[in-house]
Amino acid sequence: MGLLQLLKSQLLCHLIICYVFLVSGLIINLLQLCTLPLWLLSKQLARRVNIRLAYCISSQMVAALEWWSGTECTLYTDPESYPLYGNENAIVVLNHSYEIDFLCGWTFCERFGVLGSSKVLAKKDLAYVPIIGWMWYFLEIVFCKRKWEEDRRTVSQSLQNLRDYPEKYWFLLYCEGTRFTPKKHQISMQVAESKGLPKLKYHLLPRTKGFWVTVQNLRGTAAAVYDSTLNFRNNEAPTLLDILNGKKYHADLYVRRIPLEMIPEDEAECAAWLHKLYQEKDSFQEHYTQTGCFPGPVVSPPRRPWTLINWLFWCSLLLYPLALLLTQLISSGSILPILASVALCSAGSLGVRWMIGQTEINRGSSYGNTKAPLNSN
Ligand SMILES: CCCCC/C=C\C/C=C\CCCCCCCC(=O)SCCNC(=O)CCNC(=O)[C@H](O)C(C)(C)COP(=O)(O)OP(=O)(O)OC[C@H]1O[C@@H](n2cnc3c(N)ncnc32)[C@H](O)[C@@H]1OP(=O)(O)O
Ligand SMILES: CCCCCCCCCCCCCCCCCC(=O)OC[C@@H](O)COP(=O)(O)O
Repeated sequence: MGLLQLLKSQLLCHLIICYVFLVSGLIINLLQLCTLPLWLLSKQLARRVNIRLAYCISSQMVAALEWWSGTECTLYTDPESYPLYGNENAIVVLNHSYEIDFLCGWTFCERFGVLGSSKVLAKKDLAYVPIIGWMWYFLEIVFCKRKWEEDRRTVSQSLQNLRDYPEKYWFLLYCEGTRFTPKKHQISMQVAESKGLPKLKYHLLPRTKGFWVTVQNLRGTAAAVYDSTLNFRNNEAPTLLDILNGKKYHADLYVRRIPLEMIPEDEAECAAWLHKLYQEKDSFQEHYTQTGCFPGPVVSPPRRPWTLINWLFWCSLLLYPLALLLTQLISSGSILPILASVALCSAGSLGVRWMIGQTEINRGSSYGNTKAPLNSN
């Protein structure tokens, strides 16, 4: 292990990174709260301000992936579609098998200039995660309870609100609805069988309602669906803690651009279309497993310096007062403030560990562990 690698694995470095993320995140959440009156005066200006504030948070995590861990990202895509990425609104359909797939998604958003504005159909529980969840509230992220009877109206309404969004965005949809586990796979293949659908090897059976409602509500606003399939080289399954430890990985992403007009409007036809898409995605994964690459030409958009600049800015802003405080604390020698500071640090560390836990598959929900009733409307 090299010296730099050893340094990256030290607890002290992790504590410093988490301190900067936590304090800067809370400052930004507070600034977002201050934009509330602006929404009444100029909604579009408030949205633009919030996009930039959100960038300050999410780009720190992207910087950790790109600059701290040095993870490389390769894009396989059609060169004719490439110039359109980042210059149009799009619905992104991504496989959901990895703990850091959302972070890889963010990295590609960053490289195409849509990181601050990008959206997702996320489970409601994530809205309560401090910093990220609170930031999403101001970004008009669409939340669902994964109960169609309740989601039908709220999801449509939230999607309608995005029709006049002032900046280009990608809307991420994990149609599998939950992360891949062997048990969830087994159950979902039983559902596939009962519906007479071909079995999938690498994906859960997609839930079609969210996709249909998204396509219908964003028709005329989003230009295309980006069918995206992510894999890591050498069968690796990185975690957020691995990234914090500075381990380097190589992500491969295969993206196909499908114009929105090609997607059927009728709900049943749209559902059938999505099932076919997942059968194709499964075959791309099979190709990757067999050959170690995706079909098609490779384009690797370079990492940009902005995530690192933003991170260094927050580090320099927040580490100096911390150093001052620590020196004063130690030189004062009084035991009570020292104990209070240790307690505060421990609470902060536990809080961040809990947030990291939200990304861990073995702490995931039980959604998909049982069969929901067939043809529930
Ligand atoms: C590469 C570039 C990347 C760009 C990235 C861009 C932006 C990034 C931005 C942010 C990044 C942050 C990421 C945060 C990640 C958070 C993600 C999540 O929270 S995922 C979970 C939430 N999302 C979803 O669930 C979306 C998919 N779900 C749906 O669409 C659902 O339909 C629903 C709308 C949520 C409704 O849920 P419900 O459970 O009520 O589903 P259904 O009505 O669909 O279920 C009944 C239906 O399913 C069949 N069924 C039953 N059991 C199963 C089973 N085990 N598996 C599969 N299917 C099952 C059942 O027969 C019914 O079928 P039918 O519809 O035919 O009647
Ligand atoms: C600068 C770096 C600092 C790192 C330290 C701090 C990191 C704190 C990170 C908190 C991140 C919280 C974002 C949560 C995103 C989780 C995405 C996700 O994958 O959600 C799962 C759902 O899709 C499905 O849930 P399940 O049904 O599988 O259950």
